[in-house]
Amino acid sequence: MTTTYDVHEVAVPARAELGEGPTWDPATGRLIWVDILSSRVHTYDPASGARTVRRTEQHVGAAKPRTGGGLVLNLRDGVGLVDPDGGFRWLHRDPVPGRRGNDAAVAPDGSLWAGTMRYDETPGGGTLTRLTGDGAAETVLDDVTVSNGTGWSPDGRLMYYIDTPTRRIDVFDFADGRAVNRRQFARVEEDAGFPDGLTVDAEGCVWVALWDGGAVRRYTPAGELDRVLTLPVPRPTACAFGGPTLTDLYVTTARTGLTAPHPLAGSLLVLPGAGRGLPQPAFAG
Ligand SMILES: O=C1O[C@@H](CO)[C@H](O)[C@H]1O
Repeated sequence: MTTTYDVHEVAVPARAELGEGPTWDPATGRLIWVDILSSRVHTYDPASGARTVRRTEQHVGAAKPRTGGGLVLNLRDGVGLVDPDGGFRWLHRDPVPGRRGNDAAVAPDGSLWAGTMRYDETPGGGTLTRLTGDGAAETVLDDVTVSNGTGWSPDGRLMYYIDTPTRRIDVFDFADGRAVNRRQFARVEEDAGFPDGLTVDAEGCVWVALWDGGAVRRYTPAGELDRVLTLPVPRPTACAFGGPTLTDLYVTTARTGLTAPHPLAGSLLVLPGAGRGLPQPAFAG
């Protein structure tokens, strides 16, 4: 049985072109998110309402906290590091014409799993790469179209992954930094939109934002759909738990490609008390 909710609040009434990658940073008590096509990294402090916006030199697919402070950025031409004092250096520069960074996630071992895609979404033109703080980079998947949601089960033994146009949420066995035995976990049917970003909660359930689906879905660890949260925007892009108790679900949204006006498209939405998230590791580097 699926339960449908439509409770939500507007955390930040932004007009992001392509809001993505919500990430709670417990070190600062802020939610980090990006506007990919506007080359901006946003932060939002729910306790005070304070917001910051930082311009990046290139389109930025994701921004994640680093141990010791600062950010790791999945940019157009590769992965870069922003130091706590604001300095920037490349960790892994790998420019490919027509390709950009997209979603990324930090694994339980502190490595960054960074996805790419082509601007024209050429089938198989993207990648998923594992990076460590010493700059080592291993291409894990090299036939991806739109590398998107990536997350791990509470025990770290499963990795969930989305290549959006496949309409699948896949699952891998995960150990020692390696993802093997890829198989389908769930599939989004044709009229429900496309799976985009994902997060895993403390019960091991997988929450998936549905691009063109106007909703976030929750799947049980067995891959059964058990909750649908309807949203007032057609293009939610990603979701993550945040707040001091990790119980508020933050949802990024997009305006890009919309023809009809949607007053909340591009805003950062929040669903208070939607569930209980997992602490997300910072990038060890
Ligand atoms: O995350 C993303 O989803 C796509 C649309 O499928 C969007 O362009 C990309 O950043």
